[in-house]
Amino acid sequence: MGLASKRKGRWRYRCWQKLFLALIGFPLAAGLLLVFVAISRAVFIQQQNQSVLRILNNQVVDKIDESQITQRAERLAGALKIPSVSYATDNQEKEALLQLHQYLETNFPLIHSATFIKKEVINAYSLLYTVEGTTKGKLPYLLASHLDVVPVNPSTWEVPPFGGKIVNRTYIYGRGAIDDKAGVLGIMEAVEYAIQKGQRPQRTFFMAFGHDEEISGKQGAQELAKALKVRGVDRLDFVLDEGFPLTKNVIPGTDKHIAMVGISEKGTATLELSVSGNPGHSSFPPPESAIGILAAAVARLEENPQPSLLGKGPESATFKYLAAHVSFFYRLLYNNMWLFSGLMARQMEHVPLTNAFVRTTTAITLFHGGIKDNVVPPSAKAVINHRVHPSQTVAEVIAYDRKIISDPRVHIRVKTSREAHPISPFGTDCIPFQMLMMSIKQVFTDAVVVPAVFIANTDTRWYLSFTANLYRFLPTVITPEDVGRYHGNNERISIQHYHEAVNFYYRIIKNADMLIDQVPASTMNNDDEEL
Ligand SMILES: CCCCCCCC/C=C\CCCCCCCC(=O)NCC(=O)O
Ligand SMILES: [Zn+2]
Ligand SMILES: [Zn+2]
Repeated sequence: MGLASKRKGRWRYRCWQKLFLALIGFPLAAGLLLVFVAISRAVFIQQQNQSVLRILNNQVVDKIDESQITQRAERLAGALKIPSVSYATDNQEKEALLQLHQYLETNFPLIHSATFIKKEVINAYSLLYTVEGTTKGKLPYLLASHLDVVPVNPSTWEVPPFGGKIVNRTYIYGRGAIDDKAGVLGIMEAVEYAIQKGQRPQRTFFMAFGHDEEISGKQGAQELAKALKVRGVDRLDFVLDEGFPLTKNVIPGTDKHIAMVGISEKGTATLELSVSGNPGHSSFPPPESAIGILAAAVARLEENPQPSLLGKGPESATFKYLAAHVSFFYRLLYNNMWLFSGLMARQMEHVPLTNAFVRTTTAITLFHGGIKDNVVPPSAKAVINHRVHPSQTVAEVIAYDRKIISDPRVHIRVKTSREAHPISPFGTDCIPFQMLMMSIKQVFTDAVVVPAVFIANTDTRWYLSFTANLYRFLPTVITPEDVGRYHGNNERISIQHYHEAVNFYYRIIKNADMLIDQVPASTMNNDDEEL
């Protein structure tokens, strides 16, 4: 064989070798590397997760005596006697808010005298407590609740709404019992209890109590968030605010307690619809009045709800998590939403509470028109309050409304709007979520914890820039018959459930400390030791 053909042969061999490496060798190596990285990561996460579970399982819920449980109930009842009502923007019972500040100061003496707790009044009516932990340099967390309540119509209540009545030694009645004074007082009780036991938390945390959550949080939580930034806090490990209570016998297919933790929150779009007319004598009216045109428009919106999005947003994770805990029939449905979401939506949309999971909701909340019995109305106005499903944008919601109204005489003005919140992590590698889940299970031992989209709104919107880990959960139990008490008549919480709420917040503080080694470093300014 000649030298030239030998070279040619070698060259051909190298070409094949390169081709082999390019087509098979490199992709194979890259694939193996990826598999290796994925396995290592899974093993790491599992180990980390197991260490979280090991740490948290090591805990026992404290037993306290009956008289202390009663005292706590009485303290909550006392707070319910203070009518800290938010009626509308710039219309609040501000004296009552100040009275509530004083009430907290008098009833939680250990918190207010502890050298490691700083209380600040923010924007005159909101409260920010900094509980300075013993370990510096770790990311702090924030427990939020709100001081204000929605108005009442006392004539439709069976007990005085601001009477703070304890009925049959079982229920504490009053506006704010669940929304959200059980949150404020529950957190305070947990901290007071820890101090009483001689404990000082290792981790720094904030208790942030806004004073206008029911009317947007702009003066309260927004200012609390700004105050944190001014103090050098721009990152938090997690935020825990009000959210769903645990439910029993609400989710079909199980009779266990279901704890739906809000990992996202619906957006809002509040629209003002208006129609202008020509005023005139009512004895010779036009065929259509401003009121009639507007009434027809809002009726069309009610008759044509926004499209079903069931299974397209975070609620698919809710049902995936639930699937393992429900009867065979429901497991089949919940595990196969790609097939059954239509069927499920048709069932769920008949009940207002479950309909809220299916779609963007449409509530006609105000309607004004007319000026006198015998005058053709010069104008009419209505307000539509949408709660926007995370899989839809505000613009899409409004475009749908326009299409349904389909009447150029109806003018649409956007009063306020906000997109749905991003989805917070809830996987096995998310330590704050796992910690929250374990804390719930320690207090509500049979509870199934599932991620969910929160269907209403909270002050968490103001803390979105501090952390991805925002969770909405109210540690109390609600039955189907109690759901209507939210913003409704005869709001109440049972003494037992309130006791569990206090226990839960105490567990959060203890468990957050147990995990201190796994908490990232803080950007918080730790130079200022003065408290
Ligand atoms: C598969 C779906 C099952 C649904 C079960 C959910 C049961 C939850 C029970 C009650 C929910 C009530 C939420 C009330 C939110 C209160 C917060 C608030 O008032 N925010 C202000 C606002 O949104 O305007
Ligand atoms: Zn609330
Ligand atoms: Zn509310």
